[in-house]
Amino acid sequence: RVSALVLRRLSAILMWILSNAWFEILYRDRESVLAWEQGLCFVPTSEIIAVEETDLNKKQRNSGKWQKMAKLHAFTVYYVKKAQNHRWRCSDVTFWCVDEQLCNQWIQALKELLELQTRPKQLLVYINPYGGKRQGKRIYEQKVAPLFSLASISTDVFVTERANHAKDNLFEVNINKYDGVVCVGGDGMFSEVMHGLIGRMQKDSGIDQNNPKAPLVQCNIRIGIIPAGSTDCVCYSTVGISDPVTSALHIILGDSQPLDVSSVHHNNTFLKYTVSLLGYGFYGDVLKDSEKKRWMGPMRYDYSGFKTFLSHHCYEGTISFQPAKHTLGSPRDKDSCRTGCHICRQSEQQLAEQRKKCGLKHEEDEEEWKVIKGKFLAINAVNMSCACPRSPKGLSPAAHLADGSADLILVRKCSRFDFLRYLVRHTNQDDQFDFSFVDVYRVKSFQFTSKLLEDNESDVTDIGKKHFGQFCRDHPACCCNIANSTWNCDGETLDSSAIEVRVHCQLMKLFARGIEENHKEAVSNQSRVEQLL
Ligand SMILES: Nc1ncnc2c1ncn2[C@@H]1O[C@H](COP(=O)(O)OP(=O)(O)OP(=O)(O)O)[C@@H](O)[C@H]1O
Ligand SMILES: CCCCCCCCCCCCC/C=C/[C@@H](O)[C@H](CO)NC(C)=O
Ligand SMILES: [Ca+2]
Repeated sequence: RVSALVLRRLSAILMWILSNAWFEILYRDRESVLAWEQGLCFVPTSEIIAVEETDLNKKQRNSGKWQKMAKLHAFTVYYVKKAQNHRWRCSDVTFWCVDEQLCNQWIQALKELLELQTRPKQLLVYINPYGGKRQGKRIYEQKVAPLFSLASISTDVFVTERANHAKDNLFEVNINKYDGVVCVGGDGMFSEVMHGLIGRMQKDSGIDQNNPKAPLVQCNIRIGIIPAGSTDCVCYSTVGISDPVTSALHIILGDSQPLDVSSVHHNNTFLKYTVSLLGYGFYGDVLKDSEKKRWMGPMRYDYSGFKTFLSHHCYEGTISFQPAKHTLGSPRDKDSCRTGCHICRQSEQQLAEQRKKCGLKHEEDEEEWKVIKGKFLAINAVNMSCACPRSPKGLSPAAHLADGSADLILVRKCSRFDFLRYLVRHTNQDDQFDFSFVDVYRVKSFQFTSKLLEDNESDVTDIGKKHFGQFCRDHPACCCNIANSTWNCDGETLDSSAIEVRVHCQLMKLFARGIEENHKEAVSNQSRVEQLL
């Protein structure tokens, strides 16, 4: 009897403490809504995923505890918890009290605040079941769909049955019904969805994509990437991690990140768009070889990378480019593009001013062209850093996501050992441009023609070169390949080696916010909060 009495007293004290805590939940402003002052727990509205009424009594009745207590009313707030390395998780906190009306008022107020956020409500989802390790469907069903449903997002889900299925479908669907398109797969799958959306947008606006100078119409429907591929470079470079849950949470919060897109043409014929790597020589050859080994999954790139490295082919050709003078940055900058980047913002302003001035009319571009002829082991043009799990800083660590420029990296003919040193620097902190055989330029457009094509186009017929087959006609012992390499365009091969490339500033948008800065600080603050709670 004594212990029952003590227990009842203790319960009463606990109730008193908790109901006091309840009143200390303060309703602040729109920016930061929940502040549990005593525990210093701040959850900005923009990071709340959902609010749900919680049947606490049922929970407690089932567990056999608290049976004699007054009826409790509770609600649960699901919010984004930021962990290390840009990883996000869904966390929750339950608030309760005895006053039902007060509880409902809170639920109502929080739901109203969530309504004020501009978040996607209806999404179109494409899943590539064969990308990467063939886990796309499982990843979506187990990790992403439950979060979308928690956030009350409705979805129309397509599992693709062939390559280009998603792209073709995007030309037919009623696109205005959706607040965004989600692709579950790798860079190739993202590229497909991007081509569908940009292509549809140009078609609907009567823009001819075959005209390399056509001013393209911006695509305002955002794309969300759920990484399930082999490299997942676009996801990693725009979010900071390849993690399906993190990406799903960025989509739910309605993040927006503009992205530069380059168009690739050959002889007034549109070939492709690219957002990450457009690579000739090494990365083109790696891709071409790896396509035959798709059955190996992501390992195919390591196998073909090693093989291509050993073959050490270089290619002769001419590169002409227009330097990007409009942007403040340089590829040798120490600072990288981060959330809210001032360089990308400045480009956005310039773009808006230009639109005001000329509308959709094309502005004649008189800027100078620089011409470089040579023998190259690799020509890499990147619109973003191209960071990925294999290369955490990427091929050009200071490249910007939305500044209207690309970094053109020319790796000239060098020894195998030097080329290995260059490749190793893709994976560590050392400066990969600090080599005499590597040049890097920030450009807004460029053209490339291989020597082979130049020779074929000229009237001089060099019969001798046919007999030399694979090797350089001037120095048969050197590694120069008479055959052309292929272009690796975001993981897809291009048929033509002679190309014309133009960067379109902020042509599309992703459900992302770029890579966040000072993450360590944010994480340590958060763990302090958790300790206090
Ligand atoms: N159902 C399908 N069957 C075969 N191929 C498909 C199908 N759906 C999409 N594809 C194609 O598969 C290609 C590769 O897919 P994805 O990019 O998802 O994976 P990955 O190549 O392994 O990854 P990464 O591009 O990151 O290296 C894409 O170009 C896409 O067009
Ligand atoms: C001996 C050390 C070798 C280190 C090699 C590091 C390789 C880093 C690879 C980075 C490639 C990033 C560019 C991304 C390109 C994607 O568009 C494409 C499609 O997913 N992926 C590839 C591998 O071409
Ligand atoms: Ca850029």
